[in-house]
Amino acid sequence: MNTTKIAIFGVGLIGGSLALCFKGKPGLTVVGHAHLPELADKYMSRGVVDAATLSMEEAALDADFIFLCVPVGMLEEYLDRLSALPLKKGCIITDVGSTKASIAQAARAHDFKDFYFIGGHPMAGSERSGVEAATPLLFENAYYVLTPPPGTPDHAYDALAQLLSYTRAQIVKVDPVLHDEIVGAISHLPHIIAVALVNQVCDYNHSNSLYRLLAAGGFRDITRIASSDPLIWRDILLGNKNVLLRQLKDWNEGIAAFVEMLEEGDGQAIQEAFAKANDFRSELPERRKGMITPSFDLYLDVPDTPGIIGKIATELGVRHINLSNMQIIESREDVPGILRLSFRQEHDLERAKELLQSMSYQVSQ
Ligand SMILES: NC(=O)C1=CN([C@@H]2O[C@H](COP(=O)(O)OP(=O)(O)OC[C@H]3O[C@@H](n4cnc5c(N)ncnc54)[C@H](O)[C@@H]3O)[C@@H](O)[C@H]2O)C=CC1
Ligand SMILES: O=C(O)C(=O)Cc1ccc(O)cc1
Repeated sequence: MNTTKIAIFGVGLIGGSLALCFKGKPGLTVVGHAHLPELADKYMSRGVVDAATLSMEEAALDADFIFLCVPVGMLEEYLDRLSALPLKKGCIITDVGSTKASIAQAARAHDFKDFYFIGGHPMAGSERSGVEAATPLLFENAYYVLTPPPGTPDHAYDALAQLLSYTRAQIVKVDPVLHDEIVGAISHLPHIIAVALVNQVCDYNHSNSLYRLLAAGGFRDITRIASSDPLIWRDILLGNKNVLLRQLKDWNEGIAAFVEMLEEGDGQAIQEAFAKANDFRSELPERRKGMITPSFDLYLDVPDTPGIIGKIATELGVRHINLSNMQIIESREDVPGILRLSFRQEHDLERAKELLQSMSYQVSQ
């Protein structure tokens, strides 16, 4: 039987999640390329790909689709190296980078004859990284941007869109430059702000460690994205430098306006600023997964008994309630531990809450 070969370069959070969406589907074979031998072993032992190789040539040979899922700063180099290989005629190369203008420009500089480059960006992810964090549910109900260069034949675009239907994301076509403007404002700028805010509190904490203690809860939640991978985000910010420099200037103006309102004690202006934000936020789509994915957390008092965590995970697992993370927040011998259970979907949280309450656990949100 003829199979469709999908090669994934960089089987991390995003590459691994895509691999899991495709693996095992009729007629598809997924091959992962690893740049280090231990990673190839890991991809196989975790069952994320059908085969893993350290050879770029072997991964790309006869591939129908090639996904570049490496840090943004390496995309151009991977594209250059691949385009020098004997690729299958009609092969579609795509990437998942969080910025789109520079890779689109790099692709334009190539004279691809027998294959196509169509940029892509799944607009969902998390602060976690690596293949350990990969899940086939990551893109469900999210947007997936494609940036086909002018002149891309319909059959190539349609073939990629059709394959991506396994992600259960909604495909949207966007111009790469416009993509970087919008994503700069709704994702890259918030990541910068979250990091700056956490670091500001970290500096205050040097004078009094109560800052860290009391920052639990709300502060921790709104700054989740500050825990994102430093290397991945170094590349994203540098890759969208000009847009971000402009948007940071606008940000500074917004902050300066708040400074002025406070200095002048202008309560009316403060109220108006909150009302404006409130109005716009209420118009944001609620149901679709956005770029910054919420996580739904439950807190559970658990006695410090061996095996308790495994028991809870098993009870959830047998009922197919999908956990995205599990963490013991505090565990001293004299107090019960607090277990945080995180879910990606609200209905998983609701089902878990019902189950755990029926098992007489103390549960809070
Ligand atoms: N993290 C997120 O939530 C999202 C990330 N993206 C994009 O996806 C791409 C991959 O990001 P993630 O999957 O989050 O990162 P990750 O760190 O989980 O995966 C990166 C992959 O690239 C591989 N790699 C190959 N050569 C490398 C090298 N020299 N140095 C470092 N890694 C190398 C790593 O082994 C790993 O498999 C990036 O371009 C990022 O902008 C897109 C959407 C969401
Ligand atoms: O952690 C989060 O929720 C994110 O912000 C995920 C994310 C990160 C990078 C992207 O290009 C798209 C989505």
